[in-house]
Amino acid sequence: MASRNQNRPPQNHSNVGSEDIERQRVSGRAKARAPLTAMVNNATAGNIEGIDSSMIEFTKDDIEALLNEKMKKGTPFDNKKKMEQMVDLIKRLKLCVQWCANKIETLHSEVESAVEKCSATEIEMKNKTEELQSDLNSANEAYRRLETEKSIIVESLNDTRDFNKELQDRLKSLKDSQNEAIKHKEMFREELKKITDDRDRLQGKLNEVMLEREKYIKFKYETYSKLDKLASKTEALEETCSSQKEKINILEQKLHAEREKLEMADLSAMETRATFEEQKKFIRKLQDQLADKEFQVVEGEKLRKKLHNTVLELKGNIRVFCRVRPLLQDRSETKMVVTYPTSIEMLGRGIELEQNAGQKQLFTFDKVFNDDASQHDVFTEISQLVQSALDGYKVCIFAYGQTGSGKTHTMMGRPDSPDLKGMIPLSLEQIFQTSQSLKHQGWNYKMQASVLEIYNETIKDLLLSNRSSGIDQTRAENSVHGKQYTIRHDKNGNTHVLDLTIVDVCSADEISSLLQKAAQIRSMGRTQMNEQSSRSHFVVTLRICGVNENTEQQVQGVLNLIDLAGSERLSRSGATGERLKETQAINQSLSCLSNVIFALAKKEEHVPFRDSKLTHLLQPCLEGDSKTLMFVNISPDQSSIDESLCSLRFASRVNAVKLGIHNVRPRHPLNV
Ligand SMILES: Nc1ncnc2c1ncn2[C@@H]1O[C@H](COP(=O)(O)OP(=O)(O)OP(=O)(O)O)[C@@H](O)[C@H]1O
Repeated sequence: MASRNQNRPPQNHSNVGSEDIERQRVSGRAKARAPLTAMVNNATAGNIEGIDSSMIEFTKDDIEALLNEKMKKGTPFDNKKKMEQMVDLIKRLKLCVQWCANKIETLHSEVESAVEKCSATEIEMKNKTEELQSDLNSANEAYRRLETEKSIIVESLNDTRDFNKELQDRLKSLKDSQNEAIKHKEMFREELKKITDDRDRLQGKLNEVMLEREKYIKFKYETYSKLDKLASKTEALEETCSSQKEKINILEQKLHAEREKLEMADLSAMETRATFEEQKKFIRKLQDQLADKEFQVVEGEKLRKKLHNTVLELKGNIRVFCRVRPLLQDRSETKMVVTYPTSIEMLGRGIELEQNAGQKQLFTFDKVFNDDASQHDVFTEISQLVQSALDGYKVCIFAYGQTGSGKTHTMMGRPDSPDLKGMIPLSLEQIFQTSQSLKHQGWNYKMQASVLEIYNETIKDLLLSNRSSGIDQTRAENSVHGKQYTIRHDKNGNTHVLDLTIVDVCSADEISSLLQKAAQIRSMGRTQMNEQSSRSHFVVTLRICGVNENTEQQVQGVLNLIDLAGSERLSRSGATGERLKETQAINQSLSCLSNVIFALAKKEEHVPFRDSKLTHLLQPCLEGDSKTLMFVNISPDQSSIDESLCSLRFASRVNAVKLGIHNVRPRHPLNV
């Protein structure tokens, strides 16, 4: 029935698998049966108490057989034997109960260790462990119940042992106890079966849990490594994210600022556009005004020319300015015979010549310059006339007077000295300056210059040096060839001296250098009246051709600037021979000039222009709407009183002449 594993070492069930336990149990069952009774009997014979319950292995059949064991039949009153049998049974039952208790204890420890392992390994298995724990609790409960039952049985057995004498009663109670024990055995068997099933189930579950735990651990490690990678990636991403966020913040700030700027720019652009439109309107208005003004300027210029011309005509087309030079100390001039009336109507226009016995002779002219007058004072008075040449008129300015009276000083002066420049350089400078200032009105001027002298009724080209080389060569050429220059006037009233050098000039500097050269070549000679007397008429001609590209107006003016040779009474000059011939020629040509002027004044049919080279040359400038100005230069010294008187009388007669457009041919259509 039962087997004993006397020599088998105690099994540590916590380290043994369920298969090993089952194998041991089966092998134990195979060996059991017969020896159990003998062993118990032997123990009884000796002491059954000495048998170690842990050394015995009970099977289910052993327990059933023990519980179903019946009393052996013997002598009815052999109570002792019965008693012995009963004691033996009780002993074996006690052993069985002890074994069961041990078994339960072992199972309990196994379950506890399994629960401990489960609870210790994973928190995630808690739910399953709780289930297991509840199972274990129920098993514990059952165990506690069994413990209670066991203590009752033990108590009952103790009672039986204690109350041995009352055997009968006790037998009955023993039977009751037996029945009850049978009941308990059945219950125990059921419970045991239940516990075994639970144990197997728990074992299976434990295996599953272990597998799942391993899987879980593996998964956990994989997850942890993935988690670590993800964490590092997340960290890197977070860093990138935060730097990107900072960049985004900066960019957003910039964007905000740029948007503000854009808005400002839009506003300012709108303002600028509005201002631009206003400015455009304003410019258009200004352009219209400018066009009006330009038109007004052109019209005003036309009017100015017309008025200017009218004024000049009213003043007389031939005017006379008288200029008195100072006394010259180096010529021992001491007695001034010239005075100037101070009455309002005569102021600046009258001159008195004190003759013998205090008799004064009064002369009036368009202007009288006393010996204090500077070159610029004089030029101020003639500048308007010079302007007329730019307006397209023929203008002639000449100086008349006895030798040494200041003609050359007035006309040429000293071109290199700003304060002593004469009318010729000042007039030419003004012409060039004004022509430049008229450029903005559309005027373009072309200037041509020629310089000649008339000496002994012969024309000499003073710019010939430009074509050849030097001054001496020019003089030589002029005299050696004895060239006769022919004077021609075309139908437009322009004078042409054939073969005369004509130079295009673009600036005042250019023409002043030409003049200096020409003045050096001019024929000079010594007279009693003047150390360096000009023995020829010096004629500078500037032809002016102007075109206005805006209005297509054209003008052609001529400016003649003449320093005449000095008049001199033959008796006073003391000249003989060649000088005498010179003086006679000079006087002749001057007398021709006066004849022409007086013929024009008397409106005679025949005007003797051709009687001298000078009048022939100046013909277009003395007739028509041309403008002529004569300087009469006076020496104030008493020694020159007769010459001065002659000059003043001649000048007065000229001053009385009124040249007019009715005198000669009509104006050229190009002239305004
Ligand atoms: N307004 C003046 N102020 C100062 N000096 C003058 C003035 N006019 C003339 N003179 C001087 O008088 C002298 C004679 O002048 P200038 O040579 O000009 O006379 P002229 O009339 O040209 O003589 P000629 O007919 O003989 O050539 C010169 O020394 C000149 O400097």
